[in-house]
Amino acid sequence: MSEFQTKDPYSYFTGLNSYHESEAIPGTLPIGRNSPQVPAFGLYAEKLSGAAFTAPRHLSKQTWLYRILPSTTHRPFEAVSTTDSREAQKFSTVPNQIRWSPFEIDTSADFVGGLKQLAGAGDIQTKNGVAIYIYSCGKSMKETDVFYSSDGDMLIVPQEGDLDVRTELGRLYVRPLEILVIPRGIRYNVALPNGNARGYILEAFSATHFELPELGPIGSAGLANARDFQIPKAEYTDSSETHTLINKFGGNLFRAEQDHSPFDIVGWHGTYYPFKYDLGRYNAIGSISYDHPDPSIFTVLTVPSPIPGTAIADFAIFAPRWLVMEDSFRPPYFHRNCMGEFVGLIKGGYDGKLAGGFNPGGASLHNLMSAHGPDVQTHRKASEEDTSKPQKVGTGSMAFMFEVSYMVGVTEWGLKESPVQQDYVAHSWGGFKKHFKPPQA
Ligand SMILES: O=C(O)Cc1cc(O)ccc1O
Ligand SMILES: [Fe+2]
Repeated sequence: MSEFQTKDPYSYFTGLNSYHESEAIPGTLPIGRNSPQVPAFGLYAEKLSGAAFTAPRHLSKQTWLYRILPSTTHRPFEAVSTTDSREAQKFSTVPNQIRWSPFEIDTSADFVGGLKQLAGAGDIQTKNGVAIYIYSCGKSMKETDVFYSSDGDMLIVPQEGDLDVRTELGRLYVRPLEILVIPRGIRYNVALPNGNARGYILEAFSATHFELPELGPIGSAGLANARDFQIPKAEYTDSSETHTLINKFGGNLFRAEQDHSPFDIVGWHGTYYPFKYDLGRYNAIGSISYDHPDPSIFTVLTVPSPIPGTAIADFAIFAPRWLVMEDSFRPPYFHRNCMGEFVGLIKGGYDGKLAGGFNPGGASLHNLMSAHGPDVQTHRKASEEDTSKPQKVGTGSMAFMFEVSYMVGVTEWGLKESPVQQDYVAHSWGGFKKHFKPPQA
């Protein structure tokens, strides 16, 4: 049985890609137009574009906001001096298989201060690339600090600790085993209701967004269902307190002050919004005859590229599921991939790594064409087990993969200051022996 998250302090709209509209005060949204000469209740109308104005309808992402003051009303941005690798965007591109032990939690940091770039590829300015971050923090953001990224859409995968996220469009409460997507430009504050938090983030710089994959012959339902995605409802504060916008722009942080709350949207309508999803609702589909299907069958969200069937990045999960394939090697196969594979573990274990070393809060990276697969122990067990019987794997576990079509570079923080396991390759694959016996003539 799947485990669902049932308790939530907030209520949501449901349905990814639906047109949603929300009013904290009835009568906020104009009828029959978007930008009336004078909006209701003395509000200002402002448009938030997440796609080109001329994008085809099914790709268009636009939201109209009705707010107490326009977003324009702020003081100039100033660069924040940081010492971490965000500024440099200098990556080591190395073919070695890398595995990290659980990343240390920076309990003195808040969500923004504890955001560290681990890996990435491409270029923010041309909207072509991705970044992979580890976030770790022990403090809530100041209520008057508000973060947003101009660089891309962020998929946030909590591993430890709940996040109480207040966005411009409303509030979302996100726990480990749930994911959150905050599209480019949407402003938010992260509070930590139950202490320390850690997780993984994939940021996509592309003009395309995190979308549900096509289902093809699977049919009209399965994998992540649109209905299970939750979208916040409008909630506003009317305040003249000084707030600080913290903007990630071109990989660097900038700050600007304003004497009003950015959380002043009384109503909104459109298709560009943040959303969350409970991974426990995932409908895993697999082989009911033979062989191990490719992990694309476990895609939750995909960031499409212009090349048909080729994503810029996929987010796939290895959720609890039954394996029934007969006369088959059931765990992940040995392989070399034209994609970069970043795998993280939210909870429990992973069926391809029985020998240990892959732990919740840690990660691995298998870059383009870097050989990887089951470790010796997994291989032995799977070669000997009785495949006439169904087998439940992943009970109490949740692993995930960011599969990225770029050559993934690792930051200095990722290679030098993070818990890289020196013995990963030898530990996992060093013990394979030859069993080759050609037939005697
Ligand atoms: O390498 C990995 O751990 C991810 C993975 C899982 C799987 O089931 C098949 C291929 C694959 O790359
Ligand atoms: Fe793989």
